[in-house]
Amino acid sequence: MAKHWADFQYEIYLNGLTGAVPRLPTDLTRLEALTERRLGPGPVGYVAGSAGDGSTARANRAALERRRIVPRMLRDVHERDLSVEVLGRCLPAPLALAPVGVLSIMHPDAEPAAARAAAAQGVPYILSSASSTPMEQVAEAMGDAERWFQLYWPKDREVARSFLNRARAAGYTALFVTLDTPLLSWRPRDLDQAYLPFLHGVGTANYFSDPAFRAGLAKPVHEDPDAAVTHFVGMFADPGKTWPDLAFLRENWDGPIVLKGVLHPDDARQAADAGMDGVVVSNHGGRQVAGAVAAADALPGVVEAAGDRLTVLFDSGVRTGDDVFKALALGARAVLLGRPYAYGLALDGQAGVEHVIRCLLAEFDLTLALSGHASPSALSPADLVEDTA
Ligand SMILES: Cc1cc2nc3c(=O)[nH]c(=O)nc-3n(C[C@H](O)[C@H](O)[C@H](O)COP(=O)(O)O)c2cc1C
Ligand SMILES: CCCCCCCCCCC(=O)C(=O)O
Repeated sequence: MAKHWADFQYEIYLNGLTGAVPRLPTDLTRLEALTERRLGPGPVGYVAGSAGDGSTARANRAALERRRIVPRMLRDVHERDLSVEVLGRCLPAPLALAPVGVLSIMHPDAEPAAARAAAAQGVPYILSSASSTPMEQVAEAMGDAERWFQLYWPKDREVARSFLNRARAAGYTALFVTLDTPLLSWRPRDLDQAYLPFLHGVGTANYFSDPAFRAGLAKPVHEDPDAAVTHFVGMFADPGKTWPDLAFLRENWDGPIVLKGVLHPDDARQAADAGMDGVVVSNHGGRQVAGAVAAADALPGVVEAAGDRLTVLFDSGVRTGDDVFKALALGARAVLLGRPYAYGLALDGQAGVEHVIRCLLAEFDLTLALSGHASPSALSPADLVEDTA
């Protein structure tokens, strides 16, 4: 019998018999404000902030909220199975943790704690290139759990090759290549505070520990950390890349490759033509292009273009179980969770991230059941209507 994520609801009520209540809110939209109260505006500004006036981040939420679920009745939802197949692996639920860099600004245990939480819940964790902890150390924290690595494709080919070799050697199986950040966007919340973690050396662990990166430095990192940061800023990404460059990745990575940040159906077709395995429909949580299409509005077109050639995943704005339902009904195979788990980490370390995962999946499981479905594969666009009011 498959795990019923909804059991977490009963567990909370049972604990209540001894007077215990959850350490963190079960409404995940409340975590940002609590984190800001705990950590102050600098780090939270970086995590919560987005591009321009925030219009894309708001549009992400609006596009999910505008779609409404049409529940069906009397359909035997007693036994449910949330498992899905993604990139050849069976996942216990349609969820992975999105790559979120610089997690040490949220909590000293940073990425290893998030990775342990994901592993404990059986959910894949996608480690960011911009991690505050080297990828090998995070891999150890993951134990036997599925390891996925996100690549910011460095300008320097040797550093790129070295990252891929290190990721493979550390047991990462799938590669998520983020296309939407060849440059850092205009982020007023960070600009107004003149705060960028990377300039303090945070989020550079994979680079500073990399032999090919170090080979480009005149002095060791510890002797001239400012020069190392400047080198990182100059090479973390490459705005000159074009579609034919993907051949380099295909030649140097033999596992699945997923392109993150695809919003246009033609880009999905090009991804499939280039031999990619999947795409993440994402606008980076509204952090890159202000005024961009909401991720949920882009999803149906990409799903149609992908057909059965690509696995389509989704992120940007997922906060609730019904958001997961809606993304799946629009055709995503699974969703990536972003900011909420970073706040869970800030507030309660590994336990906070586990709390966030369990709340989201319990709410999704209940939403699925209460809407008359027993598995994610049963969902389709017909389960939604658009609120045009
Ligand atoms: C603080 C922060 C750091 C991020 N770092 C990365 C990163 O290193 N690589 C990446 O591909 N995406 C990164 N993202 C984007 C997430 O992977 C994801 O696309 C986004 O958080 C989804 O939006 P949401 O948090 O509003 O749901 C980051 C997002 C945040 C909030
Ligand atoms: C002038 C800036 C150079 C260094 C930028 C590194 C950007 C990494 C972006 C991390 C991320 O995805 C996000 O914050 O969002």
